[in-house]
Formats: sequence, C-alpha cells, structure tokens
Amino acid sequence: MSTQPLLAADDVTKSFGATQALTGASLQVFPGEVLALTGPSGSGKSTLLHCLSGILRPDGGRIGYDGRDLGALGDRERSALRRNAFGFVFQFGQLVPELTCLENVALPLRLSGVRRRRAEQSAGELLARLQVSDVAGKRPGQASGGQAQRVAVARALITTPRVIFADEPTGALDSRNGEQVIRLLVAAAKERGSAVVLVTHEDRIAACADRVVVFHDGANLDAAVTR
Ligand SMILES: Nc1ncnc2c1ncn2[C@@H]1O[C@H](COP(=O)(O)OP(=O)(O)OP(=O)(O)O)[C@@H](O)[C@H]1O
Repeated sequence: MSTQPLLAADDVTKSFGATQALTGASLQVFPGEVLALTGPSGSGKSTLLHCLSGILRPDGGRIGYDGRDLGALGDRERSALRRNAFGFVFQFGQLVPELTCLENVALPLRLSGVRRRRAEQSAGELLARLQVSDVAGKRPGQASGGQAQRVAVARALITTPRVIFADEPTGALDSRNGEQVIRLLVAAAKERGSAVVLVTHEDRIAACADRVVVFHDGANLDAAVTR
C-alpha cells in the first residue's frame, strides 16, 4: 500500500449549535483501500464523512485530499472535486424514480458529456458486474431494495472515482442482502482502484473492510484495527 494518503483528516472539529459532533478526529485513507468507520449512533461518523467529502466545512482542523487543503478550495472547486473524483452511496439509493435503472447508472457520465450510447454501454457492463442486469430497463420503484442499492453502487462507480463515500449503504436491507451488496461494492471498487470510506454500525459489514476505525464521542479511538 502507498505511504502517501489520498485523504487525511487532521484534528477535525465540527459543532451543530451546542452539539459537538466532532471533537478532534484524525485519520488517513490510502489509495484503493476500504476503510470502515464504525461506532455508536451519534459518535460523529457521518459528520466526518461529510467533512472528508467536502460537503461540510469543519470548524477546526484540516482535511487534505491528494496533497491539497480542501478548506482552501472555493465552493465551485469543491463541487467539481465531488463530481469528478468522488462517488456517493446513501442509505436509501436516492435514484431518480423517473429514469430506468440503466439510465440512472449512466447519468453521471451523461452529465459529464459522454454520449448516450457509450454511457449506457458502460452502465450495462456495471449492472452486469453488480449482478442486476435484469432490472436495467425497470424503474427503481420496480426493483427490490437490494437490487436498487446495487444500482446505486453501479452509479457511484461509473466515473471510476478515486474515493467512494458510502453512508450506511446497507442500513435499509436485511443482513444477507446487505452483506452481498457490500461484498460486490468492495470487489468492484478494488477492480477499479477506487478507495471506499464506509460508515456502518454493523460489525459484519465493517469486517468486509481492509481497516476499521472506531468512533466514540466525536473522535476516533487510536486503536484502529488493521486486518
Ligand atoms: N445537521 C445537523 N444538525 C444538528 N445536529 C447534527 C447534524 N448532523 C449531526 N448532528 C449531531 O451531531 C452528532 C453526530 O452525528 P453523526 O450523524 O455524525 O453521528 P453518527 O455516528 O453518524 O450517528 P448515526 O450512526 O446515528 O448516523 C449527533 O449528536 C447528531 O445529532
């Protein structure tokens, strides 16, 4: 594994009114690695994920991406980074209900100017990789929860992002379906060289990661487990 981190949080703090969500979180994400953030509800996992992905600005500390200080970038530069270098998977797929699953997966490529035929060909290949070719022509509402999450994973992967941020991506699935989605996400991300930052409170899901960082009261405990 490379010794240069792709993403780094250094003593990051963040409050919402009187609630101190992050009290000093520090961690590093290396290229291509799968990192799970785990810990009790309210411990700050999602807040750190939002800071790492440039959605939230920390109150204190620093977020570095590929040697650059995210805090020094303007809003437009940070949106471009999110669009070009990052992919996102949320708890509820957040697919566009009016589009077919194939069109949903192709959308990020279409938005970056790729022609329909090529975008949909790549989308079809990814749907096959995620073992959901059968829902390609269906709308998300006609797919099962597990199928829809695999479509959401395919959509996050299609631009071959350097980092995929996944916030409780299996939270709405039963444990068998959840584990299957994560195994497919991890395998497909590794094939493409994308790193994954995965927020989960489920040990079985965290066990699919290369490394687990445990959160407690707004900061990660030092004892990061390396598998
Ligand atoms: N937008 C917000 N406005 C107000 N408080 C917030 C906001 N986002 C998070 N918080 C608070 O910050 C703390 C940390 O929340 P966060 O969602 O980061 O924790 P978490 O570990 O991801 O929890 P969970 O596993 O339940 O999602 C909590 O006390 C939460 O209520």
